[in-house]
Amino acid sequence: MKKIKKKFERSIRHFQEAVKIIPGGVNSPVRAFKSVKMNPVYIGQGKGSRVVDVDGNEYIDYICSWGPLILGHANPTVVQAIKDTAEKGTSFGAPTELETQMAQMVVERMPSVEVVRMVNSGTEATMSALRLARAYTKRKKILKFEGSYHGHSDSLLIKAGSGVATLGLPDSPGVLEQTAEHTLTVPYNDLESVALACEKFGDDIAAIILEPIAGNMGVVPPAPGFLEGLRSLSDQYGIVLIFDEVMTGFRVGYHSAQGLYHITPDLTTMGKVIGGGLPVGAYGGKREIMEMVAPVGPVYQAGTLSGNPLAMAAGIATLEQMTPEAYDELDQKGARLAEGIRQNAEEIGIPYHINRVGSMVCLFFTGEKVISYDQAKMADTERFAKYFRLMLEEGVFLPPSQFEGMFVSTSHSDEEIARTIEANRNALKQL
Ligand SMILES: NCC(=O)CCC(=O)O
Repeated sequence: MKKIKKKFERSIRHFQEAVKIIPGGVNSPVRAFKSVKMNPVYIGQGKGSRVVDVDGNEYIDYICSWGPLILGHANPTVVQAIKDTAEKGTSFGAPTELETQMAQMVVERMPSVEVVRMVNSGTEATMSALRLARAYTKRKKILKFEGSYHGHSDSLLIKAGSGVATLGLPDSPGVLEQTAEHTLTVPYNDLESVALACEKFGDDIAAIILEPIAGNMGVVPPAPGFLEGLRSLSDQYGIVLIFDEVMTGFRVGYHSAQGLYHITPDLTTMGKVIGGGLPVGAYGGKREIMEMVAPVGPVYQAGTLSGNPLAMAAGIATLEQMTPEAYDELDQKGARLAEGIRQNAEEIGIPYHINRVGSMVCLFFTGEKVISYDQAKMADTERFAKYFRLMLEEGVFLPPSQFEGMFVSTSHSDEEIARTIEANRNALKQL
């Protein structure tokens, strides 16, 4: 205990100050390390795949800002683009050419997107997409999946994943009952439940929204036929199908999850990678729907900093480096990491299940297959907390929750992945 206190001395002291004036000391609950039962680690700086905390401890980082940093920290080209852009002014409240350049890259890479609007966060993107779907269909209800997380707007904070799952909060106070009653929730990967909900409420469902690869209940890929089934039910009932690709977009492949599975949603929400580490979000899709947004149509949505030049510059500099070859390499890194962890768990004989899509990797402490939130919840979260702390001791920084995935970046070297696998072996042995 004394050793730990010394190792994290400055983080501990800083946290004591922060909790006095910031709720829980943090600006997003997942950063509080509450479920892993330790003081949050304050980061001083990052470079490539590494971060260094304020006490000088260095880690191989698999949070990568919860996904945006696909090239790792402080990528030189991204940093230079931010600097060059900042020199010319940081925000104008008038359009810049960078916004069109970003939109062109999104339209080129995201197969279903014909028209795109930039916002400032994933939460804004999903909130705006829902409003648009409701306006377009003139219907009230939306259907989401248990354990999926789409940001923190009212309609979507029902049976949500991510920090909501980590903290075990089934619903958030402050969301009106009248709002919550229009959010239907069914188990992820359970097409039959979706079909039943459609039979019952189909004529009043405006949208089905989902993460095509669930990434906020740990990582859970779509079961074969699930996305196809959702597409055909949406067509049958005139429902707007929304893929929330805030996490998977520009992460799991050059054409994102929709390209990987060859499914065309009506609307797509985006964020994370397209901001290159700066605040960003976007929603886009079919022209016919998107052109209901003001100033073309009557659906209002706006933002002082939307399409911010710094965020656009960082995003463009990131996407320019993410060629199809870069995605292939990243996929191989993810595969090596997952395979190494699998071999360790197998050898040591610990109950485990690993899910991976590309560079999103998740080790569940359960011997059962994980294809739904109920199964993810069977994982041993106490064991995860211990594992997290052991990995930190080994110099590996993991997302501090069983309900989050690891993000590998292009800057994670083969040696660092090998070192992570070794750390994982040491940690699993001690469990
Ligand atoms: N899965 C977690 C996130 O993607 C967002 C991080 C946050 O809430 O701070």
